[in-house]
Amino acid sequence: MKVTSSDIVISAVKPEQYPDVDLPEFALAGRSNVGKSSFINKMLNRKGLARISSKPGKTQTLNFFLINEILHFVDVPGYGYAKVSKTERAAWGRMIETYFTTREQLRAVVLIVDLRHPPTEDDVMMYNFLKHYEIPCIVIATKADKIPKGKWQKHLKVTRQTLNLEEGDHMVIFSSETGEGKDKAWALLESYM
Ligand SMILES: Nc1nc2c(ncn2[C@@H]2O[C@H](COP(=O)(O)OP(=O)(O)OP(=O)(O)O)[C@@H](O)[C@H]2O)c(=O)[nH]1
Ligand SMILES: [Mg+2]
Repeated sequence: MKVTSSDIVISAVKPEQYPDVDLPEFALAGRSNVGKSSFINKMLNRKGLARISSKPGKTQTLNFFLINEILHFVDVPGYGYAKVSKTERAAWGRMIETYFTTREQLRAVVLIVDLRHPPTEDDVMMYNFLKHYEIPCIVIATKADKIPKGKWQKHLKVTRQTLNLEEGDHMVIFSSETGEGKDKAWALLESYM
């Protein structure tokens, strides 16, 4: 997809705030600091549209981005950040669960994992959650620029096995630094529109 326009529409915490339009929507999921917001910026060729940070916990709300006036990306707060109180974690859980299980416009979830390391328990839980609700899932293994190309396939295999990836679920090696995997990721997203 050639992105010609992209803008933040709203930062939402509850369903009444979700944009009330029937456009295909793709939401991000993944550990805190794994690179969800960076993925959005790379896909949209925008440097600072989705706010990123080297510290985990940057994204706190469901941030809706309108792209080419025809689809939405939704940036989602990450999971697995230790320095979060029980109360905050529970509130996060409710916000995410409500969104993922009720949003009819949601076409697929882009699950971002770190290609360098095996997926965490939380990653596996998120993947199984999506399977349970029959939400299509596109796995993006990011930060590929941080390991030598010769090791990519080996790491990809570990990712596939740890998640116990189902037949038909796609995985793409990605880098928000170099743009590796960007065209492939767009082609997959477009196949769900
Ligand atoms: N080298 C490299 N760094 C990356 C890549 N993607 C993200 N980063 C860095 O990782 C850090 C976290 O990126 P974010 O995009 O803010 O991560 P996030 O998943 O949105 O984090 P939360 O909003 O806290 O859940 C930043 O310092 C990014 O520059 C990548 O592909 N390669
Ligand atoms: Mg973020």
